[in-house]
Amino acid sequence: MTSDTSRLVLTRPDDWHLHLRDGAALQAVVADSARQFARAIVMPNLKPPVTATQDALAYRGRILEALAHAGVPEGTFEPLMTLYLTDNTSGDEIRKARASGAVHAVKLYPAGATTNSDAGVTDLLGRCKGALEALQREGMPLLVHGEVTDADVDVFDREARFIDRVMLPLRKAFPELKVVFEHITTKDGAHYVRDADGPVAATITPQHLLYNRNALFVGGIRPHWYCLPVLKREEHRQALVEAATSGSPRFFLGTDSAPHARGLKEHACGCAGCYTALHAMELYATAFERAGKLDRLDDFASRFGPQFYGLPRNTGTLVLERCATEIPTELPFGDTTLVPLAAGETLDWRVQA
Ligand SMILES: NC(=O)N[C@@H](CC(=O)O)C(=O)O
Ligand SMILES: [Zn+2]
Ligand SMILES: [Zn+2]
Repeated sequence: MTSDTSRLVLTRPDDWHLHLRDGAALQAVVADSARQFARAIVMPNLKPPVTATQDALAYRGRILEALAHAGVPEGTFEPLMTLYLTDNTSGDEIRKARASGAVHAVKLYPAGATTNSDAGVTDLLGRCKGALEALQREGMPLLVHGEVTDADVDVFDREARFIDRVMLPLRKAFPELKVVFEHITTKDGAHYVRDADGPVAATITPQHLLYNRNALFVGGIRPHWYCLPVLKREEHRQALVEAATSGSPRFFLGTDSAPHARGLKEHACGCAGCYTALHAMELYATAFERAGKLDRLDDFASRFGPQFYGLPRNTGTLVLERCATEIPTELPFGDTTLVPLAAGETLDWRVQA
């Protein structure tokens, strides 16, 4: 990376946690990711979820079609597909996924933890042994939404409890399994990943680096800052910034960009998810600059992710210019609209076209 005060030249980055949705929503958002990222790990929580290799391949085909339709040149953006783990996922399905060459990971959603997780796992070590053994053998990462869902656990403690109740027993039973603790939000998560034995890593979103939970309540309830796991207190945000900028290869970029129609966010029971694909690198640059660690952004965004997944690093570049950039207040989203994170605010950086 080269940097002066006005320009940052990065290796072309990848997004290791992305929701692209399907149909008109997919068409509306896919070019935003392709503008910045060379590859993305595409989450499988569609309705119905992507549970089989053949479904993942069909979904990949729809993403490539949407890219072509949006005028993105072929070969610019590679969707890396995932399967949604269920109580019934077999070891054979994992082997088939690996052999396809298109599926790169399997996602654990504890049942009921987040958007479209109803078909998720009810008892990981009880029900998914065959799949976990196959993942460990194939060297394919298990990606986890790391929150317990028990109604008696406080919503702000769900990630910390997940470490004790799921992560530790999982790592003990499958010590060689590659695990990515997705979108970590707490000091507990960051320190666990920093110190754990074996192949463990974590993705960190821009919103969890930039905001603490106060952002949810500035002058009233702010649904566009609501995602899961929910924003935490300032000490946790600081621990995440420290992890992301530490130079540890265990922490890398995953936006968790999760578009929901405006009307479903501004609702009596609003959906969880922040839309950040539009301006992800600008948001990350803002967070790294505030920490005085812009020189660490390249490794976080472009180097540590492919290293963990066993994929080559990209060869192209992405240029960020220092330039006041106003975030649009809304974007087209099929027959409705979408509000990006921090809509209407001004950022100091802009991705060069
Ligand atoms: N992060 C979110 O708040 N929402 C995601 C699901 C997820 O990643 O948990 C979504 O699909 O909308
Ligand atoms: Zn999640
Ligand atoms: Zn997500």
